[in-house]
Amino acid sequence: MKKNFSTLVNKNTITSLAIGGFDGMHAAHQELFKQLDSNGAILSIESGYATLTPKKYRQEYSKHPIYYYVLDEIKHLAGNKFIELLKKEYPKLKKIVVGFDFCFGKNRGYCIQELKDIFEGNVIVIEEYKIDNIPVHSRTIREYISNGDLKTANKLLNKEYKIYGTQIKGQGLGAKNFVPTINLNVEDFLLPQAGVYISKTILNDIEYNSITFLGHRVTTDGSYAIETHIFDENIINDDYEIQIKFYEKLRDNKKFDSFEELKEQILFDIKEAKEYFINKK
Ligand SMILES: Cc1cc2nc3c(=O)[nH]c(=O)nc-3n(C[C@H](O)[C@H](O)[C@H](O)COP(=O)(O)O)c2cc1C
Ligand SMILES: Nc1ncnc2c1ncn2[C@@H]1O[C@H](COP(=O)(O)OP(=O)(O)O)[C@@H](O)[C@H]1O
Repeated sequence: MKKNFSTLVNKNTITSLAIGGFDGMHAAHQELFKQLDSNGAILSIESGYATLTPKKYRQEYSKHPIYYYVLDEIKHLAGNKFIELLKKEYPKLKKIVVGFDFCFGKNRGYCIQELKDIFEGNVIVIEEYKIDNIPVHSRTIREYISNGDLKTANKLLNKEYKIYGTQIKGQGLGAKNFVPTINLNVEDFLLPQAGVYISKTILNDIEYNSITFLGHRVTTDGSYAIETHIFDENIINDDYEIQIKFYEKLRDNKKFDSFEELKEQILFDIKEAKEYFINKK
């Protein structure tokens, strides 16, 4: 995880700000960031519901420092008070970048026109950004991920959806009888729909091709699991933090009549995922 470096950058140097929630740091957010100059920063207003890029993981997706404000602490402010706050905190602020639907202040009563009226500097407004005619928004991306359509979600994110987790103990069946898996505990991130996904797994900064299962192990003990199998490697993981990047869903979770049948299916899944990476090159 890239450490947040906003604490290292003096707010007195900031000349431009992009303002919003920024969960996902998706393709439309990146369009806003393009308008920032080299002394630009991101002002992220935290509602507490970010599940695509929870706060502590967000800095990884921008070279601009991110400053966080808690929505509950600023939402009561009248428009001019919010701008006053910005001017006080960022005395050199000359430019504000927002999207077409940006509103702020008490009852979200202040939008683009009010921002232009109150702020004496330059206000840049980005029109609704779409990819393949789909408007790019965090909530839309969350829906695609929840429905297992990682291909579309990734297109809108302009990167592969990535979650962070820590290793936990599994049943020990996989390693003994067949494909070894790393079992993960994941907090804060939205999890894709249950099923089997083509993925990459990052351990100690090394990226491996992998396959990841999420769901209730309906064939064995029935408990919910997130398990990743790295191809052709004998991994003894000692890294605390594990990252999984999702590419595409291969199939739904399924109950098999025997462990043997599940094993056969998993070998087929692995073959398919390997082919995906070969064809991708
Ligand atoms: C690629 C892959 C696909 C899987 N698919 C299913 C499935 O469709 N249904 C199911 O009940 N369990 C599925 N599992 C979970 C297995 O039940 C689990 O890996 C096995 O029980 C070993 O668990 P352990 O690693 O905790 O020992 C899958 C696991 C992997 C790695
Ligand atoms: N598709 C888009 N096109 C243009 N601007 C956008 C788009 N999505 C978000 N923005 C802008 O980016 C900033 C962050 O918005 P936020 O509400 O976090 O995004 P989202 O709509 O994805 O939840 C705001 O200024 C918002 O107006």
